Amino acid sequence: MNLNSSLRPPLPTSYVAEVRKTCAALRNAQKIDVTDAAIKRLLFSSSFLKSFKRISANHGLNFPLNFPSIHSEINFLSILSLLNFASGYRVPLHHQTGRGAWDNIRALMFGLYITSSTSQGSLLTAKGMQTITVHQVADLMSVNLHVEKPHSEIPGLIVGKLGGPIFDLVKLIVTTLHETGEVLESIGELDLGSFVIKSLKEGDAKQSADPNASVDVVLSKIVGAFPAFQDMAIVDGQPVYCFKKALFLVHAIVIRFGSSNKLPFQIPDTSQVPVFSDNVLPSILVHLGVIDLSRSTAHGLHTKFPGATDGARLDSLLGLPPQVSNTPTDTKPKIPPKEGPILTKEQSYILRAAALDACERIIEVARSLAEDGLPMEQYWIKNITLPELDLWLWAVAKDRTDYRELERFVEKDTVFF
Ligand SMILES: Nc1nc2c(c(CN[C@H]3C=C[C@H](O)[C@@H]3O)cn2[C@@H]2O[C@H](COP(=O)(O)O)[C@@H](O)[C@H]2O)c(=O)[nH]1
Repeated sequence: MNLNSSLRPPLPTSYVAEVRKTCAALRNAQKIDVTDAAIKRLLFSSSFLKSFKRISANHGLNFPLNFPSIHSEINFLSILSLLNFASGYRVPLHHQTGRGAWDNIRALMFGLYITSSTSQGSLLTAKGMQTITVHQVADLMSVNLHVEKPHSEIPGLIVGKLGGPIFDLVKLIVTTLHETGEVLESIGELDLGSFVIKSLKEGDAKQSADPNASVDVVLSKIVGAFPAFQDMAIVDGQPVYCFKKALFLVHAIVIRFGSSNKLPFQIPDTSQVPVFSDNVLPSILVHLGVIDLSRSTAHGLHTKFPGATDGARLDSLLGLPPQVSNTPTDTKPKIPPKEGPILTKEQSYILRAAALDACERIIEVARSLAEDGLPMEQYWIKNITLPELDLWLWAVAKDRTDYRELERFVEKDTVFF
């Protein structure tokens, strides 16, 4: 796993505030520009205005599974969030399964859940997680772990050998499950859901006027305990904290249980948490002209998205979606996406930090819009929230054919996004 301790800062003392502060500082230090003009160009674009409400309301976290208890559903959402990575394997996954990272992880979770409810022991407990094998995960994901290689001694003979990117990904998934299961067992927890419920209860006890106070408690518990949630680094001597999967976990629980009174304790308010910064958010913000990399030469980021500053291309992306042809989508051959720039760990932390901070700035600009300068039907822009903006950016990237073709950057070998 990519967790070289010499490149990692200490855990923060105040989570949400330090995520915001370190991401803003890194964006500035790396000369990545996000101007008010570029933000307003996005907010008032036809693309944003026409699709924001529809797309940001459709969260897709209602699973068609019959959970026997709230505990069971929270456990499911927690392990789903633990495994909410694999973006670096999007293209090979598309080649093999026709689906991207998120849909493959969802399929794996379905498989783990269904196998657990029909077999003896549950794979979703601390003990079960430690027993999972590479072949089990590959079966549940319906992926092939072999690559074809010429036989070492017999010329002309091709043999299948374990290897290739999908094998690497499956190993990362298995290591993450084993390691998390071991930690849970060592602290006497039955499963990840039990741990998360206890953390939420502790968060409830710390509710205060600051909406992020209880989020901080939950994050400190989850991130503090499990290496696979310790999404942080040091870049050019500066600490940077993203915690994408832990923030996503808390928000997923809020989406599912926030408006019901099913839980015997209060869950945090996530309306002001930082966005869940992965590879999609920064890439889309670059393509939509909000993140400007042209001065960011220290790590060569200015060369990574050629064409992103082309005016005609930007106009077209910010306009309405292109007319779709009448051919039904399921009869069209599915073309796998093209791989985007492959980045180092440092480069990807810089871009993820820039996206996280850019989203903070987008919300600030939206809030500061003068009401009398807006037509009434656009007042809603002033009230958009960070998690809604996250969902819009993430989901619009799949909503339009021209956005689906936009390259997302790739970092292999990470369990954080
Ligand atoms: N920022 C942000 N990143 C997100 C999500 C989600 C899941 N979204 C659904 C769940 C709840 C929401 O309400 C959505 O319905 C996945 N990812 C990331 O994308 C990566 C790329 O995946 P793909 O394009 O498939 O290959 C994946 O490794 C994962 O790191 C999100 O919501 N926000």
